[in-house]
Amino acid sequence: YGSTRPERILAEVKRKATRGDARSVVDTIDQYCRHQEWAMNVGDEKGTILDSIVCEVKPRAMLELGTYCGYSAVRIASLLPPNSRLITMEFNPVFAAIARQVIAWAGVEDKVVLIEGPSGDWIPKMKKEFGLTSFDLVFLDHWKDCYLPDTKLMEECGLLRTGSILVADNVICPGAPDYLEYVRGSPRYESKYFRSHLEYTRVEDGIEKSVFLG
Ligand SMILES: Cn1ncc2cc([C@H](O)c3cccc(CNC(=O)c4cc(-c5ccc(F)cc5)cc(O)c4O)c3)ccc21
Ligand SMILES: [Mg+2]
Repeated sequence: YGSTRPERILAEVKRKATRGDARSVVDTIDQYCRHQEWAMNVGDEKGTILDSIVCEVKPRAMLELGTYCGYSAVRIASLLPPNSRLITMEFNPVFAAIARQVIAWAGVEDKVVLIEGPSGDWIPKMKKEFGLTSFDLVFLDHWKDCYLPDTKLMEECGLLRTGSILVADNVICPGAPDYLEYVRGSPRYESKYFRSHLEYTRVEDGIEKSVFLG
């Protein structure tokens, strides 16, 4: 039987990355996905943009939608201030199982909570489950047609406060046109596009940073 791409990525991390060194896990995945087989991590170029926003915001409470192999969860967690928490949500149990091991190998498991299941089920119960008031920063990287409905659901559930920041991957490729139209057209958001490239390629892609104005 063949292994899956996430399993091959985990194997590469265990072979090449230094246990407890988040940076080496990130670099190992980037090397593998650039030179061996492409995978849908946010990647090094867009990852640098994400890093700068995480460092600027210094979120106490952060949400990631779409864990995949845990690449961006490791990247983000390695930049979080002490007693800050990243909650990352993964729908696919195979991806979640791999991501847990990648996050553990990087040594950031005490900053990351990985929850499994569909965002539509989880978002309405997050306040209660995690004793949250709101998220300072949300990274959207799950199904592109879920960006908009989940953003509206987060608004309705009071998970966004004045100044909460949404960072969305892939707004050009594969694209999230309804989401872009919403955050760029709504008076309740101040939106900015960071032009970049699809991970490990020369194809245009970008990240949209949107501040919720309340
Ligand atoms: C509801 N819910 N809640 C949590 C949650 C988590 C998941 C999974 O993690 C999951 C599974 C499959 C796909 C995605 C979205 N990602 C993408 O589709 C993507 C594509 C490409 C690309 C670009 C060019 C190509 F040619 C092919 C793929 C580049 C990118 O960076 C991507 O993020 C996410 C799913 C639903 C979830
Ligand atoms: Mg993505």
